[in-house]
Amino acid sequence: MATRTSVPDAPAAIPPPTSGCCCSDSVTDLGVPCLQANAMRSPQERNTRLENMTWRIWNLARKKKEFEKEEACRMSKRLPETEKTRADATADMSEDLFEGEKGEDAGDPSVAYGDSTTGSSPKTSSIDKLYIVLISLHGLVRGENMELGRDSDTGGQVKYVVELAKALSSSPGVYRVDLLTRQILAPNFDRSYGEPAELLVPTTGKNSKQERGENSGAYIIRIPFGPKDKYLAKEQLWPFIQEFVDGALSHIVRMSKAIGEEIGFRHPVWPAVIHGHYASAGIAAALLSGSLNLPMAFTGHFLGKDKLEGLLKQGRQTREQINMTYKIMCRIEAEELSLDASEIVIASTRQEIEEQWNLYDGFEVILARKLRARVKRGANCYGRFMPRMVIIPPGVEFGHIIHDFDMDGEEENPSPASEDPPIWSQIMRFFTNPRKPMILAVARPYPEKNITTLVKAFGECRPLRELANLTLIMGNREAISKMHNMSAAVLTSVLTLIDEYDLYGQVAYPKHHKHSEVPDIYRLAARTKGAFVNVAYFEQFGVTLIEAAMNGLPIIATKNGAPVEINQVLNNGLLVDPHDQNAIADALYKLLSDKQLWSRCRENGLKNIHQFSWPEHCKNYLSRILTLGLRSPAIGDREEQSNTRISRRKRIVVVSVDSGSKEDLVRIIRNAIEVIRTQNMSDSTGFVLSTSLTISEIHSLLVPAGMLPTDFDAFICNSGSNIYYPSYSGETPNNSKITFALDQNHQSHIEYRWGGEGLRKYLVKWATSVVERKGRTERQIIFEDPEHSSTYCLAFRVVNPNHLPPLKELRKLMRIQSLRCNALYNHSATRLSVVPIHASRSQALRYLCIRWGIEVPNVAVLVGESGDSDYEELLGGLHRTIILKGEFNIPSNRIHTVRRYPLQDVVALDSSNIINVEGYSTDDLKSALQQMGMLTQ
Ligand SMILES: O=c1ccn([C@@H]2O[C@H](COP(=O)(O)OP(=O)(O)O[C@H]3O[C@H](CO)[C@@H](O)[C@H](O)[C@H]3O)[C@@H](O)[C@H]2O)c(=O)[nH]1
Ligand SMILES: O=P(O)(O)OC[C@H]1O[C@](O)(CO)[C@@H](O)[C@@H]1O
Repeated sequence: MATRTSVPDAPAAIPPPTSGCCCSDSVTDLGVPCLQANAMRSPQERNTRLENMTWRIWNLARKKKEFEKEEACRMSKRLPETEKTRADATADMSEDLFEGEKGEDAGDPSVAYGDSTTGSSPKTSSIDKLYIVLISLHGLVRGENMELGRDSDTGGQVKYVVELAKALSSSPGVYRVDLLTRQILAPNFDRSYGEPAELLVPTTGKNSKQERGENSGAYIIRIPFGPKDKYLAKEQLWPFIQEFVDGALSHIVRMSKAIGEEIGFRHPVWPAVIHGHYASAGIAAALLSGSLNLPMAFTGHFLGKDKLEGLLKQGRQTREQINMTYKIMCRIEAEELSLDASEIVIASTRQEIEEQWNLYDGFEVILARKLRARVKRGANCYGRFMPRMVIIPPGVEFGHIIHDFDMDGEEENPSPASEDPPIWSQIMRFFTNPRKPMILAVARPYPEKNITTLVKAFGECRPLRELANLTLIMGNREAISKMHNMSAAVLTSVLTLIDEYDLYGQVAYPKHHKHSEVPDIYRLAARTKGAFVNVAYFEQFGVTLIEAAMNGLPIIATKNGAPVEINQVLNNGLLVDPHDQNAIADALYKLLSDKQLWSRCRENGLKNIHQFSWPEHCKNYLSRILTLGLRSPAIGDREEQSNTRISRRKRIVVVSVDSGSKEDLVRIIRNAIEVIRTQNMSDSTGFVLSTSLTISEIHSLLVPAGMLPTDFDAFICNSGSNIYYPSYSGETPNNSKITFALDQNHQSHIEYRWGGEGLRKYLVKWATSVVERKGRTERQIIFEDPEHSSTYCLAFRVVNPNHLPPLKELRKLMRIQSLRCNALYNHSATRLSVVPIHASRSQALRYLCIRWGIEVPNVAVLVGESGDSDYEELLGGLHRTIILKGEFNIPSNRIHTVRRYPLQDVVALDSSNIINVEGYSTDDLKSALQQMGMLTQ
């Protein structure tokens, strides 16, 4: 478990003054403001106020206890099951425990869980020409003048990905880096965020192609998705990720071909890796890597499970409230999916792996070690797979590193006052005595950064106030009233506290600063012999800590999260419990008043900061990337394209209705075909049937109904695990002469991480454990169904769907076992299909579009009101969706549900790409297709 300190229990009565702090008159506890302020009031007023406060505290404590009880109850129900499954999974691999634990990785600080290439020099050379795709969806991302701290989404990750893209593109062997993000065209946002492409200038300032040599450089590519004229916070992005994926696909295909023209002897140069940053980009990268059959990497930046646990421990919100605010369940599911699909996960610290990733169903430290050991000696893993976890901390750009200070912080060649950076006077104007040491905090105005506790620590500690000034850099603002709710709340609390403690003249909180001025701010603090402070409740990494060290500023940092490891390397400050304001005040006082300690910390920071370097990061990173398997997408060549009907189509209608009877399905297909025929569009419009049926079931559905399979260009069957193309020999189509060709390329696209026989055996064993109980008798209800199975689809027959476990439990079980697959219920939950992780109907559709060069917006998908459990995935994206409503729809069953959150959290049901139509007559379908722009008349 991650180290976290819970909120202290509330006192039974008014809290007594504490003695732990260096300031004698301080009072400290949860939400208890300063007694000094109270001293001004009348005794009666003071009593009422204190009484109110006591009630508030009592009430908070009571609420917290209730949440804790609920949580404990939930956990006690859940844990034994989960732990048992975990233990089973690990025990299955038990023979390797010794080897795995003694593996060569143990004790190696820079690598985790079985990667033996650490330290070896990268295999990149001038011959390699890598194209790398990074994705960071949220935040305002740009290369120049980053607006860090502008809102709660514009922070360390933005800087991280931009600097990484620049550093990678300057590394030997890399040809081009594209950082894909969202295009933002909303009013009040700078137009630069709407530019489709931006060249990132390397830190060294080298810009021209000549200076970059053979390298094409790093670019930010902005893909439009979601509402055109609206900026979306990261919590609101989930419903639009599929749109991003469709947009990104066409960029990547185009760019790979263009690079191929430049350096690849006309063969496309596909990305060596698709790397998602943060949970939302994890889903995007997983879908892109699946549709393109390319390796995926993932960096979490801030993991949802840890955040959820931290928020629950704070006891201010219930699980449901947290989910409403942070959409945390989507985030956790996206992180689980990223574990399923990634070949490599980059962590910033060992703590991230052992205490954070270890909380996920899909990752477990010991099992990971054992599997890795088995892989190394070529032993059977029984269908189990783990992503490789690698620790590579981020770097700092050394462009600004200080040279002009000695180790005591004195400037060797002080510049005349007129040359001081303008931001210095912007800060200094707040202070009555600007000569005092400056305590500096630089953080997004976000509750988790815990800025209010810092202000309380400062405000309530008289000696500290006398000794130092406090500077708070909390983003940029025009007016608090115009800020995002969460940021506005933080700012308001901070200003209220400043007023309450009467800190005027002692605290600076400038409205504006440029990103390029941040190093100057650290320098100013160092010049005053001040300290940097970051007391976030939890810090995933803490870019600010390395920035401070680079500028010769000692630190006080939270003991929760990565700062522990950062301080082990830098040894440039003290760690504190972020909930303990006395401890914060004490540490600050100590660091600022002990001259020797301060100089030692500064010196250590400057001496060791080179261990956080982007070039080193890239070297290490690229050496991992080069170990990834060679995979590439299937794109129909010219000859294939001219021989295949589907590639000549301008538009495609996909019938994907699962919610009706077979008769309804046949009628829907017949009516749709008729609409296209009567419009004389049969040549330009193709049909695809997309279903959980097998190809022989499709045959027996169509032929007896007098229909020809050749009316379709392709069949996506077995829930996306098989694609067939029908064709006929002879002059005219005739059912006896029709053959079905299996798309073998698609098979190679989906085989990634398929558990095969090991998976089958596990499922068969599991199926025997799912029983229906009648009195004392137990009856098995799930049976293997070889007739409906295929190489990449394991089918099971369900005799009583009412006793099926919810799908999400089965998925969880598979993840705990490291069996990476996609399990779904279909045929009204009378069948269970288990297919590869990258196989699904929506992904098969993407595959068809890429392979045959079909524009996704020219595809219309007909679905019912409910469907198989992969049905919801068909609703998002750039294709058109027509939902057929009406009585023919069989209501969906709760066990279908994979989600732990409402549908509207992940699907934009009001999108203009989705329409609803009552019924499925030819007129209904005609008007729907017309509305969707699929008919020419
Ligand atoms: O007003 C501000 C506030 C922040 N910053 C900059 O923004 C970055 C903030 O980074 P960090 O301290 O790492 O915090 P987060 O924004 O919270 O970044 C998240 O992502 C980072 C990269 O993975 C991790 O280091 C963090 O732990 C994680 O919380 C730093 O470069 C700051 O200099 C500003 O320029 N101005
Ligand atoms: O604040 P949250 O929701 O935990 O998420 C943290 C993420 O948001 C940011 O802080 C802002 O970009 C990212 O740097 C980071 O990855």
